[in-house]
Amino acid sequence: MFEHSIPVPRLYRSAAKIAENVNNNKGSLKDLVYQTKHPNTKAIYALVAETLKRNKELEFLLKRSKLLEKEPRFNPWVARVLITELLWRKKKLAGESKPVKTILAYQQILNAHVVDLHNKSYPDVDKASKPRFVRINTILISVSDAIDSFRDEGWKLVHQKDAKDYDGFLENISNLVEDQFMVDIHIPELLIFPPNTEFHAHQAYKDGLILLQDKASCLPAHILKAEPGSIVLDMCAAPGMKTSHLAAKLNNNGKVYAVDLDTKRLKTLEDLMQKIGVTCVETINKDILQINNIHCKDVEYILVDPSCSGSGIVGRLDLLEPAVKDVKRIQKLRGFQIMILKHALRRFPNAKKVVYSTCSIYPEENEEVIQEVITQIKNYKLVDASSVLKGPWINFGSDKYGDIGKFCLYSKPEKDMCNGFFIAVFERLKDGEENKYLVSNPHYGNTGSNGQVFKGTEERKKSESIPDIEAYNEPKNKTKKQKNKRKKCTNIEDQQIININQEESKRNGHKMENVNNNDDSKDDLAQDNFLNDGDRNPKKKKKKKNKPELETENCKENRKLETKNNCSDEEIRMKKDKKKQRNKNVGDLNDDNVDQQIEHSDEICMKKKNKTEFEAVKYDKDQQLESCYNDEIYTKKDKKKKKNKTVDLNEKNVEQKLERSDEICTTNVEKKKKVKTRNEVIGENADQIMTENPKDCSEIYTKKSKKKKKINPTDDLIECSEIYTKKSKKKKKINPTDDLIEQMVDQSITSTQDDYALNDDYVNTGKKHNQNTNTVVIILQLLKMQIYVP
Ligand SMILES: C[S@@+](CC[C@H](N)C(=O)[O-])C[C@H]1O[C@@H](n2cnc3c(N)ncnc32)[C@H](O)[C@@H]1O
Repeated sequence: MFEHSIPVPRLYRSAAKIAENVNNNKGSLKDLVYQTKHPNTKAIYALVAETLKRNKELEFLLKRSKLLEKEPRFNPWVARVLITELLWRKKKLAGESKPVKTILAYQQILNAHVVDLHNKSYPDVDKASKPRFVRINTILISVSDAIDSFRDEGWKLVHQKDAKDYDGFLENISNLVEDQFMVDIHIPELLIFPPNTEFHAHQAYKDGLILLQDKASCLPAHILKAEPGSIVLDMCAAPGMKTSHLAAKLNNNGKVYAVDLDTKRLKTLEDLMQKIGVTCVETINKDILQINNIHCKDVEYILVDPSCSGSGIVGRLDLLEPAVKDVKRIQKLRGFQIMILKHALRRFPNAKKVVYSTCSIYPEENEEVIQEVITQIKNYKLVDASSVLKGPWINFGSDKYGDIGKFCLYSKPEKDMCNGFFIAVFERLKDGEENKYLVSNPHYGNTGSNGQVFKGTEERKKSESIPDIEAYNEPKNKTKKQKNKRKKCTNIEDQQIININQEESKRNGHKMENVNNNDDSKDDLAQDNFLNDGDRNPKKKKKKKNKPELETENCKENRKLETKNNCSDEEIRMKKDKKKQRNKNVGDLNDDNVDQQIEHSDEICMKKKNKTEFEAVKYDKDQQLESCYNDEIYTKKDKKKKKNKTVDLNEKNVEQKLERSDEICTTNVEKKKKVKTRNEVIGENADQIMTENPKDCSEIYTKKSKKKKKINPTDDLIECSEIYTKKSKKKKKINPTDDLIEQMVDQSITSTQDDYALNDDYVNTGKKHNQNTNTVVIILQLLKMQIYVP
């Protein structure tokens, strides 16, 4: 029995407790770390994260060393933490406590077994043992030439004799030794090397002849199987791993439209294309929901690879918290994924094949998305995603979703030795074919017999051609009140799209139709956005006069609904039904009667909604990262905020805040030389007056603002300074997760390109910060101008 005369250092004890609790699903890593109130949250987070990441290796070591059997009173989690610290982190242990001494006594034995780990007697696949996949860039070099080059370098090719023997193939992969490599049985341009084989310094990598891309991430482009010369749309393209593969499949002949909303990531894509000799890619930096057949002409193949939880990525930080699934976030992602997939299937009339993929292993982002979409889509069928693959495939979607599950393909790290991935394939119906999953189709489900199945090319063109100008013609007998009713109704429905779930859609076939219509119109509106930029029908332009009012009102309504997002689905649905019923009474629900103004105001709101959705997803991701260790800081800030609010009009406080806000303005003035002089004059005068006479200023402003808006300038300034303070503190105080994130980003961007998707969140976080800072500065400038410019 241990006599704890010298206690185990608190860092180890706390880390062990947290690791155990995370492992037992008692909370998320970040929450538990925060709750410990440990002074060094950064160190504790890093230690627990590493311990959990090494869980399988630790189990192996504990088993082999028999440490816990020999020391039955040893707390297994303290043992894990100490071993992690000793073998993979600090390489030493602090203090003289008994547990520390015990682990040090086992150091030699443990080290010996670590060698076994590296010799692959450790069977499970994790980041350390996942093979190194190398995709040959067939644009610059043929597969045979690349293989010959590797052989010339001394690598030995291991042949897989029976391409149908998947188990044998996997065994061969796990038996690869240092100088051996194989060719994948599914993707011929993919080579497989032993785990951790280093290629970043290899000349072929530097020259763009090879790409380091996980097998799972190569499957979508391979399965899409676009022929050379064809036109492909990559809907969420950046940073471009799959785009580059698509281009290679086309042999640089044809076109790949690469769309992404994120400018920075798209730039990475462009750089990559340049490096690897891709010339057939055209990038579009836009929200994909605003893109249609006018922007991307005659698209034949579409890849939909939207933002997802990334839960399938081996070694991903999130995997440390497998059971603590962020349900809210997943639902948001799912809403976005459904929206984007529907857009792909509805807005590109020449498309014949659409592949949907995620690097998630959650059915909510996979089978559920497919089920939701395929039961509403009239002109596509779901096909067996594995049918393109020459070799056998073993992992498919869950039986829970019937045939839908069977047709979808999964890759599973523990089986397929690559990242977890999901793929579904849609093919356009040919004449006479039908989508058997369509909910209103009598062949599927029990929802009625009035379903219409689109069969021919003509119907397809009717349904998908854009824009349908007729729909914009305003019915003369419609009153403004009626229009507004319709407008609001549409907004509620738009708001709901994200919340539509399978239960709702099955509830009633007619209701389903309505939802469909709204979604269709939403997509039409997205198309409309583009028309606004370009040549819109002059008739429509004429009617623009009344729009501003409607837009503002409409968007206000939308915003209200957004803030009411906490309502239950049921509440929203009831509201929707109520409004629909009201509108029905006045004959508003006929889509043909949709007038131009409403259409346009919906469009504006849709823009907003798309943005909101995108931002919501981003926000969620950002929050996850940012809140990790700043919770404590934020709580302190919240307290401070409350305190400040109570003394809002205290002159001293106002003065302090004004000074801080001046700092921001000054920085901005420096940055933006064009507005320098004006801002300086206004800013300086303003600062002077405000510093000298803040109370007067508030009064003047209050009087003025009564006429304009009712805004308390101090509140705004306080808010601004708070944001600014948060920012500056964040900059100074290093977020403990930053190190880990940075490592992952660096690793991904500068080296292992196959993990790019992993870093979506982190790359986006930075962008958001910049946006926020700019917003603060602009608000401040506006405030100053409002107050002091006569
Ligand atoms: C999973 S990543 C794509 C990875 C990429 N296909 C590859 O293989 O390198 C998802 C991408 O979708 C982009 N995205 C998210 N919302 C979008 C939107 N509304 N429109 C266009 N792109 C969007 C993100 O910026 C991100 O780059």
